[in-house]
Amino acid sequence: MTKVLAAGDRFVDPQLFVSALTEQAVGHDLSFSTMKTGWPVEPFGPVGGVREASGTEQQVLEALGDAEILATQMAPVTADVLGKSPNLRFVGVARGGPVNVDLAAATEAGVIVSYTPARNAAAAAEFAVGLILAAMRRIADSNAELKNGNWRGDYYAYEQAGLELEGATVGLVGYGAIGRIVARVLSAFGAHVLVSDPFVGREEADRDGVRLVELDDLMRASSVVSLHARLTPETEHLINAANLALLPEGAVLVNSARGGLLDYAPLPDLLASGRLGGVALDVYDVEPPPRDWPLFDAPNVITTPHLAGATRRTADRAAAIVAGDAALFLDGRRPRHVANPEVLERLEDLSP
Ligand SMILES: NC(=O)C1=CN([C@@H]2O[C@H](COP(=O)(O)OP(=O)(O)OC[C@H]3O[C@@H](n4cnc5c(N)ncnc54)[C@H](O)[C@@H]3O)[C@@H](O)[C@H]2O)C=CC1
Ligand SMILES: O=C(O)C(=O)COP(=O)(O)O
Repeated sequence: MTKVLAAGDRFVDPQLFVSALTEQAVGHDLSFSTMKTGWPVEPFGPVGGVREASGTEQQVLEALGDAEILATQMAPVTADVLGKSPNLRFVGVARGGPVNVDLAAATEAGVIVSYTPARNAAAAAEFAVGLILAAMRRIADSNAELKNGNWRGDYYAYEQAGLELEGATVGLVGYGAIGRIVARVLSAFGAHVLVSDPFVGREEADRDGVRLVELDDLMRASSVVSLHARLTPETEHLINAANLALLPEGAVLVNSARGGLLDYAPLPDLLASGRLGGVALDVYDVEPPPRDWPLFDAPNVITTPHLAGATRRTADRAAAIVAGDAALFLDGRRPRHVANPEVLERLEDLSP
């Protein structure tokens, strides 16, 4: 009998993990316990040195007991949790990066950590394109105003009129799983796509029909900029007052990646002066932002509550990928999406 803790949170219900593992771990006798945490998510930690965790170490330890497998999206898997859970052997994280796991400590403890790259790429890319269109054409603002009885005729005025994607130059900061889908969709609209990503080669960009440029050049040339990089110590405040000042007059800025990538402080003045024509945000430096956040009252600002990745398909895929890797682990085979492959070398029973 293998004990499994299915730890759900605001997005992936524990039952999804239970169903997916039951379906995929054929021939294994599993016993499940479940826990569910929700908000608040600690965005930048430190919960025991890990990021974006939901729930406490104490909650996780109590629920984990002597389980061998943990399936989770956001439980904090810290050095302390790992140190106090000698039976734990496999952690499946339903995330694009296992930021809520102390990977070095897991490797040290011989615990395999798997994750789910691109599980939500289509969902997040489609949402980003929606935000881009909504900000370029004032779809959200005009909707809210009309519901308040305000038929804004001045939106037809030349100075206020919207931007088009066809023929526009759009800059994507980060060209990973999500950025690539956004680029394809925007290219289909007839936009010229510029990309800034230090880990992407020119050959790859040429093949995809996008132009790889330095960040400052992207900011100078783009009437729309959308962020799709991961948040790391190197990318914190990657977009800031200095490079926002390079944007063409009236540019639109979209952040559906991570709040920490963008310094929000200069945005109200840039919107008031018209240097920025619109801003669309799904993520924030503090989530949720306070009620008196200045950007809530700024013109043409669209705000959604960290929803970009949240489709049913994302949750189903996340659970299925975690379960698939857990099933491979149970069969003594190599899981497909391992974040700490060095640990596999030490586990003799996992055939290559
Ligand atoms: N709002 C939401 O609900 C969601 C947000 N996200 C966020 O979207 C972002 C993108 O996710 P994925 O495409 O899945 O990640 P990914 O890991 O596939 O791609 C991230 C890209 O960022 C690039 N990058 C690293 N340093 C950079 C720098 N200095 N400048 C420009 N690019 C840099 C990497 O080379 C990589 O290509 C992440 O921040 C993720 O957390 C993802 C899904 C849902
Ligand atoms: O699930 C969410 O809310 C996300 O923002 C996903 O981001 P991730 O790819 O897990 O870093």
